[in-house]
Amino acid sequence: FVAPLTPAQCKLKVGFELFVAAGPEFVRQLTGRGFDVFLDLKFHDIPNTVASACKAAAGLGVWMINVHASGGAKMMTAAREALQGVENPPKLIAVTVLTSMDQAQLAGTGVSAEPVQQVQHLAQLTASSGLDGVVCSAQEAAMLRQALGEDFLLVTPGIRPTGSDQGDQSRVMTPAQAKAAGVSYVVVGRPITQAVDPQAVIVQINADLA
Ligand SMILES: O=c1ccn([C@@H]2O[C@H](COP(=O)(O)O)[C@@H](O)[C@H]2O)c(=O)[nH]1
Repeated sequence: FVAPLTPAQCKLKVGFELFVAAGPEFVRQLTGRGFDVFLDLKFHDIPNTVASACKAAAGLGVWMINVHASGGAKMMTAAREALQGVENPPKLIAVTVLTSMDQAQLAGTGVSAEPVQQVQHLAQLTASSGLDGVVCSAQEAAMLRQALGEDFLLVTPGIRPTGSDQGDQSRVMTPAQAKAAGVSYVVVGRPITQAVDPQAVIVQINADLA
């Protein structure tokens, strides 16, 4: 899948399905080919464990790593501090509310706030913990851009080019809508990986974004 791609076309995200199957050596191969790799392992544990995991992830030479903001300020601060002194540290961001979740699913976890309110709350907590940005849906991007400024990274899954299957995602936008809303990066999985011609989809998305 990766062979025909170039680092100029896209960054690559390695989630835990691939990481569990292929391991850190595969990540090293991708960085060795010059790709910026987002290691999307969404750490969520006690502060000491998450800090150690972040430091180990940084050792793979990846571009970006993430934790869950719902792990709390102490956990996020420990993660940030673990990267101090690391040469070329990865960007450290936090997942707010998974883009697959709607109001009903969020309520099912015991959170009575609307997704947009909970995203805002967790993004503020992430910013005050000194992280570089958040994972959110593009639907929340304009609100967060205004509240947290131009430098705060907004990384947005739940991106669906017009006509593509929504699948299990709830809070979705097209690439062009996401860009207009002020996102930093779009994350696109199945619309590319399950396409008959993945390269063509990447080219089209890049054209839409340009
Ligand atoms: O809130 C989140 C956080 C992470 N993801 C991840 O992004 C991709 C999206 O894949 P699609 O196939 O485009 O739906 C996937 O790896 C998720 O684990 C997310 O979707 N939402």
